[in-house]
Amino acid sequence: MDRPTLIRKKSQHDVKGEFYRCDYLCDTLSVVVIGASGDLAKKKTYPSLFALFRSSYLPEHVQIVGYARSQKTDKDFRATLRDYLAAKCDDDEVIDAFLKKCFYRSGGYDDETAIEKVAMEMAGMEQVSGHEVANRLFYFAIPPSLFTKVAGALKAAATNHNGWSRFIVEKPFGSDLESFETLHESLSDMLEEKETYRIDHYIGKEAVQNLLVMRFANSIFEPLWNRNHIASVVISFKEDFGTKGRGGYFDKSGIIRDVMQNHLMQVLTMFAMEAPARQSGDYIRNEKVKVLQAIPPIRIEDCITGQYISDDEGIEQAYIDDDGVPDDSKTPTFAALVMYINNPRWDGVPFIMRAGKALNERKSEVRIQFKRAPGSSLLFPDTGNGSTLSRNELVMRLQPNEAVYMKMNIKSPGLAGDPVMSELDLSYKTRFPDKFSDLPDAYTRLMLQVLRGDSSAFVRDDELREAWKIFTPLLHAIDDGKIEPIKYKAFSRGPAEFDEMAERHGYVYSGEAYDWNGTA
Ligand SMILES: NC(=O)C1=CN([C@@H]2O[C@H](COP(=O)(O)OP(=O)(O)OC[C@H]3O[C@@H](n4cnc5c(N)ncnc54)[C@H](OP(=O)(O)O)[C@@H]3O)[C@@H](O)[C@H]2O)C=CC1
Ligand SMILES: O=C1O[C@H](COP(=O)(O)O)[C@@H](O)[C@H](O)[C@H]1O
Repeated sequence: MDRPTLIRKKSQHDVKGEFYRCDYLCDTLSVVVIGASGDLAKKKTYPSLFALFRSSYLPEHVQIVGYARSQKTDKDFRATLRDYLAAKCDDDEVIDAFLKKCFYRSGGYDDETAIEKVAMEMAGMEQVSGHEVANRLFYFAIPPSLFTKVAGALKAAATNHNGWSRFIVEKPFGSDLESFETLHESLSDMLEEKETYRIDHYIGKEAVQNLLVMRFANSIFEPLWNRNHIASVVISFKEDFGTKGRGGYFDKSGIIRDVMQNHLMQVLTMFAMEAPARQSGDYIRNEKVKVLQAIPPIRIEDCITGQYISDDEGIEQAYIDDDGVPDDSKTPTFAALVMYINNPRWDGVPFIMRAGKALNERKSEVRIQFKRAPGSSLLFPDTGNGSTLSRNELVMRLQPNEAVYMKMNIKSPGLAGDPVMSELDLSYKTRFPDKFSDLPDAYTRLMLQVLRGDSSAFVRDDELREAWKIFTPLLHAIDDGKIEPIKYKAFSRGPAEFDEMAERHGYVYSGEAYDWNGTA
């Protein structure tokens, strides 16, 4: 259908003449949030829709229908949402205007009659708008075990109208290769790949999106971004809190399924892929899949796992004392593993991935360590006073306090000539003070992309299949109890064995040689 392309008018979020194609703004939009009474919907889905509403990224004619099993009136539901929205905005008028667009209907997840009723009501609201085209966005904020039931019941509601239908689905997409294939097969009978948007919120993070620009918009990095110059890449995810009552859910997955196979693999592929021909559509995803295809399954001997016990003060209880966790659980709350990408660019470079809960700090980063400067040991010999050259590192801190910094050797200022480690530092907080406090949440960014029909930042079925192939043998070995988790104290750096592992794979810790005097 030929429709005019609307170029959005400038709003507070448009700076320096950034104009976006937002043709959906000319039409009516119905959003259906399935599982609206749940945690994700309240904490992420609705606040993100609200953020889009506030900055005029939702059409004037929009209705947002929450659907879940629990009985609630529109009034009750809006009152619950208000608390979450008020945390983001202190303007009651704006909150009221948004809440007027929100409705709540209850029913079972496979109750076709109840869903049909919602569809008819939606059609009525769409007609009132007088627009010819009405688009529908369905957000599955429910466990994957319900995906197929809901998709089946929704199909008629989703297709019987004049406009597009898009479906956002949340992880986990299976728990191994086989369960992924089963879920995918049953879901793909009902939803086409091009209308399915599998969300991985890590792709929507500011600093992850920046990877593409950093790498491909700066000519200084490309010559270095390969096995000739890079000694190792460490991708870290650290959280300074435990499972906090989510132990029952977490125990069935463990840290590898929870964040590594999905979020951190997305970071790895964005980091390692070849340049895509374009930024949109399938170009990026094609390149990501090629990286995954070049990674052999992770070997048991290339992995260590850990599980936290209480800290000395007893502030954080042991993982096994969390609700729903069996006393003899061997589920890892920490894991570190090494992967290799067998292609010409990365052959032989260890990609060390590490993730853990209840560690000493909250931090996610990509740390690239470069090889020693050739010939440098003769030019700058160890003078015996601690002035050995440190390796260059480029660190991309994803969170908190997004930053990119390059650790490098310079002459120590003054009369002495010893090299000293310093940094080239791009801290978002200092460089972009106006924008820093208002950076859009990953979910907001991704939802906007769905509205624009840009699937490039969503996970394609073949990406998932390849990622599961890499992790499944290891996960089965862990499930079968073949890897004993090493106990580590809550709020520590995790098992000391990780440092030995990183060192074995060529990571050289510069230790006390680097002293940063800023505030992170
Ligand atoms: N723009 C900014 O905000 C900047 C901030 N800084 C700050 O300066 C500080 C130092 O920076 P940086 O050098 O990047 O980070 P660190 O010195 O904290 O860590 C360097 C690397 O060594 C690892 N490591 C830490 N202790 C050991 C150990 N005992 N044995 C082996 N490996 C170890 C770290 O792992 P692990 O994570 O496990 O500790 C990390 O991978 C940080 O707090 C950083 O945030 C620096 C530059 C710019
Ligand atoms: O998907 C998940 O991610 C969060 C971490 O997300 P972040 O944006 O706060 O880094 C993690 O805590 C959770 O266990 C996992 O399921």
